[in-house]
Amino acid sequence: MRKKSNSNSNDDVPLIGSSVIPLINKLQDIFSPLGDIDNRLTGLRLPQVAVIGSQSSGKSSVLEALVGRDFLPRGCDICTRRPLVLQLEKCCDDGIGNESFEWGEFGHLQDKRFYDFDAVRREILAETEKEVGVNKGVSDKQIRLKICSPNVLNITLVDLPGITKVPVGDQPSDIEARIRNMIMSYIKQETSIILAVSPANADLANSDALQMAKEVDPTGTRTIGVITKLDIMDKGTDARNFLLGKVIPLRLGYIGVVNRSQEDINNNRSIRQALAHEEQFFRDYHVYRGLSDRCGIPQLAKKLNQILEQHIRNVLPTLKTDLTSHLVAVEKELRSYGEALESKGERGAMLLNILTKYSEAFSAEVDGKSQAMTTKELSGGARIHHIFQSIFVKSLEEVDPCDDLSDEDIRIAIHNATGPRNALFVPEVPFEVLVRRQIARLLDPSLQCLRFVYDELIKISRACESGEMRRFSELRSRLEDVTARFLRDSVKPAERMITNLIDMEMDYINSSHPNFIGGTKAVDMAQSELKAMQVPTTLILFHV
Ligand SMILES: Nc1nc2c(ncn2[C@@H]2O[C@H](COP(=O)(O)OP(=O)(O)OP(=O)(O)O)[C@@H](O)[C@H]2O)c(=O)[nH]1
Repeated sequence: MRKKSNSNSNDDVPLIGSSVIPLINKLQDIFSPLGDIDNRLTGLRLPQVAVIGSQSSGKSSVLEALVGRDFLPRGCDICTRRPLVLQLEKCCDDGIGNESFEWGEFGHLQDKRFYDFDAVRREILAETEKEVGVNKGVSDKQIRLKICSPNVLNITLVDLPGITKVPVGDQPSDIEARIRNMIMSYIKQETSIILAVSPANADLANSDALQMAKEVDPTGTRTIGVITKLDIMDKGTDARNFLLGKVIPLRLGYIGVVNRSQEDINNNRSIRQALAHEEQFFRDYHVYRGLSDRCGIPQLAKKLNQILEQHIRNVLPTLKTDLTSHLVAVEKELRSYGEALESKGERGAMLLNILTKYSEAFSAEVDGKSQAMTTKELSGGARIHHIFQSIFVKSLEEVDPCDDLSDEDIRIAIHNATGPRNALFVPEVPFEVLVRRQIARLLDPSLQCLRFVYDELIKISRACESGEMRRFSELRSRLEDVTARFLRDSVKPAERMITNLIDMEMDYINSSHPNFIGGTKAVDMAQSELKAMQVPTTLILFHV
C-alpha cells in the first residue's frame, strides 16, 4: 500500500457543483459488459474523453501525470495495445474509513482493490498480453480501470493505441487502418471529447491526432489540443502560436505540457518531481509567460474536468430521454418473453410446448396448412412442389438425348462391336453402351433437385421458430443444429436411392415398352420415369 503523496497539484482546484462524472461512470460500468463500443446494441452514446495521438506522442505520460502515479506500461515502443478506459474519481477515503488512500480497481477484477500501482501496471500488461500476446498485437477490447484518489479530479478518459504506420512484431500489415478505425469508432461520436496529443518535437501542423480530430470535428468544438515534449523542441523554435490557437484554431483551446523523458523514468524521477520540474520550466521559459492558463498538467486537469462536466450537463437531457425510451423498449421486450420460470416442472412444460409448436409448425409448412398460404409468394410444401414440377422437370427436359452422340459415334461403335463382319442389325452391346452414357446424364439434375429440396427444408425449419424461442437463444441454436443435422443425414440415403434408380434405368433398357422405338427413346423413357417417380422430393420427404 502506498501513502498519499503530500504534493497535490490538483488539491486547490475546486469542483464545480456536485460532479455528474461519477454518474456517467456508473452508466459506463453498466453498459461495458455488453462490449457495445459502437453503441449498436443500445444506441446510447455516453460522454467520454478519447485520448488520441501518434505512437509515443506522450498520451500515457499525460494520463500518469493527471493521476500523479506511475501505473501505465510506457516506453519508446508501442505500449497502449488495448483501449484503456480510465475513470478518475476524487474520493477522500478508501471506503473503510482510511483517509488519503489511493487505489485502483479493474472492470475484469471487481472487488479486488490495488493499492500498489506497480501491480496495476503488471495487471494492465497481463490483461493486454492475455488478449493480444506479447509481440505488439493490438485489440479493440477495452480494459476498464477506476482510480480513486484524493489527488485527482473527476475525469473519465479512454487511452487509445497510438497511430502507427509500419507494422512490427505480430501486427498485421493493415495495422494503421485498424488503429485508425478503432480511434474513429470512439471519436466520431458527437458525445466524445477528443484529447488530441501531439509532440512538439514533430511537425505540429501535420499532427496525426489533429488531422483525425479535424475529420470528425471540423469546427473544433469538441477537441482539446495537448502539446507534449515542449522541453525537447528544436532550439530556436517554440509552440506559443500553437498554444494561442493561431495555427490550427480549436474552440476548446490547447494545453502545453512537459512530462518525464525516458531518461527521467530510467532515473526514477517521480511524478511529483516531474510536476515541479514542469512548473519550473514554464516559469523559466519566457516565451510561455502570460500563458499560464494554457500550460501544465494541473491546468489540463482543471480544463478537462470543467469541459467534461459542462459537456455532460449539455448532453444529459438527451441522454435521459434516450435512456428512458431504451428502458421502455427493453421492458416491453422483457414482458413479451412471459413470466419467469421458477420450477423444473414449469421449465419442462415450457420446453415441451415450444418443441410441439415447432414440429406442428414444420408439418403445417410442409403440408400447406400454415398462414403463409395467404402471402403472395410460394412457400413451404408449395415451393417444394414448384421445385419438382417446374425446376426439376425443366432441367430433365433440357437434357438432349442426342447431345454429344453423332451418327459417326454410332457407326464406329457398331463397327467396333462386329469386328471384320458386316452388321445387318444394330448389335445390342454398342446400343446399350451408348444409351447408358446418355441416361447417366440425368443424374446431375436429379441430385441438384435434391439439393434444392434440402435448402427449402432448411428454410422452412428457420421459418418455424416461434417468438417464444427468441427468449431462449441456446435452445434456438441447438434446435437449429439438430434439425440441420437431421436433414443433412437424410440427404445421404436420398442420394443413394437416386443413384440406384439411375443405375436401374441403365441396367435394364426396356425395349418392350410401348413407347420404345430406338436409342434416344430409351433416354426419353428414363426421363419420364424419373419425373413420374418424383424421385428426390419423395425420398427426402420420406426421411423427414
Ligand atoms: N522529454 C520528454 N519526453 C516525453 C514527454 N512526454 C513523453 N515523453 C517520452 O516519450 C516516450 C513515449 O511516451 P508515452 O507516454 O509512452 O507515449 P504514448 O503516446 O502513450 O505511447 P503509445 O501508447 O505507445 O502510443 C516515453 O519515453 C516518455 O518518457 C515530454 O513532455 N518530454
